[in-house]
Amino acid sequence: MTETLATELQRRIDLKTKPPGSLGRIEALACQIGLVQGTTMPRMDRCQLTIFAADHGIAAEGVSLFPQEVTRQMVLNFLAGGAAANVFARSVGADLRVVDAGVMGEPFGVEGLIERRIGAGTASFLTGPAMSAEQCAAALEAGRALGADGDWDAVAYGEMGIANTAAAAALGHKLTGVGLDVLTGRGTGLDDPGLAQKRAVLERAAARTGALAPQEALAEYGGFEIAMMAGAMIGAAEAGRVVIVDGFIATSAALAAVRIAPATRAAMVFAHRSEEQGHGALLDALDAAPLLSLNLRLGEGTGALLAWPLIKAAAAMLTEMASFADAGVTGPA
Ligand SMILES: Cc1cc2ncn([C@H]3O[C@H](COP(=O)(O)O)[C@@H](O)[C@H]3O)c2cc1C
Ligand SMILES: O=C(O)c1cccnc1
Repeated sequence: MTETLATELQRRIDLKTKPPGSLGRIEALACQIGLVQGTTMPRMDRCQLTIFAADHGIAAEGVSLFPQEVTRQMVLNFLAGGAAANVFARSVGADLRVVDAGVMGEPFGVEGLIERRIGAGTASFLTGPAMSAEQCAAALEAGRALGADGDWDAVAYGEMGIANTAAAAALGHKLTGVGLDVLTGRGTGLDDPGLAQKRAVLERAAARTGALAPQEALAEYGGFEIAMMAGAMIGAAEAGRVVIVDGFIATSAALAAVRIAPATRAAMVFAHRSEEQGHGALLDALDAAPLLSLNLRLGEGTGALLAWPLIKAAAAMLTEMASFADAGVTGPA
């Protein structure tokens, strides 16, 4: 009888010089990585973070603490290497690229930025769809191509888009049915009246539509960066890469990706539990248990980058750690 790969992976892990199960969730992670790459000797050397940036029409409703121009300014900060995501990427040895998925205003026309603009920001989803079905399909397709491109072992997706916690909450609500009381959070740091206002806006926006298919929900309430992230996750999973999922907004994209292409779920490793209040509900909808809980609430892929060393270590355990037989260590009695 042929062993399945999952059984073979577990057997190899159990033969390593340690009490069975003693590396806990690192063992489960190692199994998952082996399954994603279809081998008992996975390679986990190279990680890339792609940051997708776009603007949101819903920002006009005062749902963020920060003004919309910060999206554009932060794109330039990423390109200059000065943002948290740049610092963490350098610190953990990950590559980083930045995609303009649809920032307000004119194209940047600057060196080093990947231009995949679907439009100059979405429309406000308070009064109509954030984007057309065609724009949504184009964003998914551009993302899918970026996810499939290159030869990274693991990929992470970050985002920058003022007001995108509002979009992620609305999208998450339509995809899961979880209430906006649960899913609406403070984002960049709204105070209590700001949070109440954001929730009221989202309740009105959600009442505009009934039940929606996943891709319809993405077009109605998503953002260009969220749709492109979802597409990238699908493309990367198809290419046999580990997909490291960051915080609240990335998880809303992950949920859309899994609803559109269910096989994507198997490639996903959930990096951390964000401080954003709705994150737990989106993680539950994906039956996801994140690796870290560090009270992060930034996005950009920062949490995903911090999880990369754990993922790399899990693969190294599988490929480099001695077995009892290799090392001449006596096994369990
Ligand atoms: C300087 C700055 C850097 C950021 N980096 C990520 N975000 C995060 O905050 C935004 C979402 O929060 P909200 O929905 O409240 O606008 C996104 O751009 C997200 O990536 C930032 C926000 C700011 C202000
Ligand atoms: O969890 C996140 O991704 C997040 C939370 C707050 C603001 N921006 C991003």
